Amino acid sequence: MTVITIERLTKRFPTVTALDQLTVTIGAGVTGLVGANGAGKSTLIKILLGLLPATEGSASVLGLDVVEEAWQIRGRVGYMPEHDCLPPDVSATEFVVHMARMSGLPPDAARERTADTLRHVGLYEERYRAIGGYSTGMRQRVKLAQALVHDPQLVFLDEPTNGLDPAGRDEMLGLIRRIGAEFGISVLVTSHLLGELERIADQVVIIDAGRLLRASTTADFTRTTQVMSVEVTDLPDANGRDRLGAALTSAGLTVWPEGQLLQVNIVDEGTFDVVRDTTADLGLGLVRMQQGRHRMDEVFRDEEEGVTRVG
Ligand SMILES: Nc1ncnc2c1ncn2[C@@H]1O[C@H](COP(=O)(O)OP(=O)(O)OP(=O)(O)O)[C@@H](O)[C@H]1O
Repeated sequence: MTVITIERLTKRFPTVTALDQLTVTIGAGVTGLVGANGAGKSTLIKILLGLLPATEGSASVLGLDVVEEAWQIRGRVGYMPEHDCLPPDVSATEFVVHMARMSGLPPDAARERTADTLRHVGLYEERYRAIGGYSTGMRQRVKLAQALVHDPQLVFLDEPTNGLDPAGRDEMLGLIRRIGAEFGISVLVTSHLLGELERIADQVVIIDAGRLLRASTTADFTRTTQVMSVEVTDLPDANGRDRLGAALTSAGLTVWPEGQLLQVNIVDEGTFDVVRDTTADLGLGLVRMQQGRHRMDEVFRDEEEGVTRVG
């Protein structure tokens, strides 16, 4: 099921083109929108919410046009903005009830949904304390709660892990994963940290300077980047790793050294046989062959640098 369709979307500010002919389709589930700072992620979300007009192109969210039907979109979509936007002197309950009422929920339903949502994000105990005394992690959860309180079909989460320590980041990522899995709410989550989205996203869309770099399922993304670490004995000579590297390169494989190990790009099942046979032919001892994956952030870095190790 398609939840977002974006066609040749362009946004020009006076001195910068934030989005440049972006065309991509986003399905249900959790989608990671990845890009460096300034890549255009927040601009895209604001256009999808109807908060900012595009210069050119079109987009629809849940089948609704972002210009003509922005009002209906807002009723069905939740938004967690990147920057802090919380009033310090009210409690989480007061703020989230207010946001629920703004979304059109009647008073009783707003209170009920607020209690449920704050429990879900782990803020139930502290719900009557003033937000001004909250930690960054708690404030991020309040922002998440107000995005969920009206039971949307889709939420936009703009850099939800910003400012969190590793433990807080893990907890936030777990919450996001559960929003998608347990409540069936589709999620578009942005981050400049590629590695963290690998863990929670069903799909990834990578943009750079407002242009699409790559869009695929997370599984496809990593499947194409299988590598194998090979370790050989130093005997009979200390150059075993390099001799093996040269022989495998001659055999048509892509290899590169990493510490004592040789990394080999896996083309297909036969790659394992080639490595084993070549090692034996050279009279080297095979200590281990271990299949692994590039982490998503390594792949991205390679693509950015124009290094092609794959295929
Ligand atoms: N209102 C605006 N006026 C002028 N330029 C803007 C405006 N909003 C964004 N930009 C510029 O557009 C580009 C994309 O910004 P955007 O905020 O969408 O990036 P981002 O990927 O969300 O990065 P970040 O995570 O740092 O916010 C940047 O160069 C930014 O400076």
